[in-house]
Amino acid sequence: MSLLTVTNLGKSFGGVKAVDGISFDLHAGELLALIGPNGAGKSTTFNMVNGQLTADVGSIKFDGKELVGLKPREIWRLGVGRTFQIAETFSSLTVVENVQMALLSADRKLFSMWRPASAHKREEALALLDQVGMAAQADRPCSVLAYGDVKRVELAIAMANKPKLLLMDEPTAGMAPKERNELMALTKKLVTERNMAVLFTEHSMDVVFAYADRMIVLARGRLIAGGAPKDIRDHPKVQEVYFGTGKTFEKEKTSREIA
Ligand SMILES: Nc1ncnc2c1ncn2[C@@H]1O[C@H](COP(=O)(O)OP(=O)(O)OP(=O)(O)O)[C@@H](O)[C@H]1O
Repeated sequence: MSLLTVTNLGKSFGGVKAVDGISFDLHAGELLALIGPNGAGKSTTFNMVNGQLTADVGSIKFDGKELVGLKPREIWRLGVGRTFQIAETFSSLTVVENVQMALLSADRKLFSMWRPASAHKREEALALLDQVGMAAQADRPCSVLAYGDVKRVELAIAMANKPKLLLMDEPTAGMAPKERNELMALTKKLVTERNMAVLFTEHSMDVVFAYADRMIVLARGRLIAGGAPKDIRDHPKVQEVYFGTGKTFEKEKTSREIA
């Protein structure tokens, strides 16, 4: 059974149909990439799923519940997580303190209860950091971490609420190829271990072809293709709309080649 079922979803801004009646589904344990050229409607779709935008028409069923009309916080509570960039204000806290904060929030405790020296949930936070390979750096301030390591901590923070679906908006933006590969390999591991679903947008085709189980392609608000990466690669509509005439996808690279 699908974890997420999107049906005939639409959203306009003024006269622009940013998303124009799209339907797709997503299963537990699956990494689904949402791709398309600039202005295709990816962010608008994403923001309707997480509740930041309200759909004009259509339905978003998550685990049997309708999400359209719910507030972002309510959607998060149901188990739809997002990766957030660690805010400037929290970068002076240590790695483990950041994850402890996220665990407090997941337990519906207020930040005002937080004491920096608190041992609250430290063990649980360390276990999450272990899953993302960051336990050894638990007591370092986030501000001194390498960019790729910050991304790992952001993943651990997103895991604190035990999401069934994780939304990742351009997770590898600004990363070098090796870091990208490591982050997506880690994401894939979490998807498998937790039977979690991931919906991600991505501009790097290397990442999409190496890691997505399935992909859907938007162009001008419409879903023009969906399927396994190998099927999308040669899809004439995708070639035409996404890359312009004459351009083709690069030859598929394996994870090892990217690394
Ligand atoms: N808040 C808004 N007000 C008006 N128009 C908007 C708004 N948000 C998006 N649009 C328009 O809707 C269309 C889809 O935009 P969207 O940001 O969803 O595309 P995208 O695929 O995420 O693009 P990109 O890859 O450039 O981020 C575009 O034509 C855009 O200009």
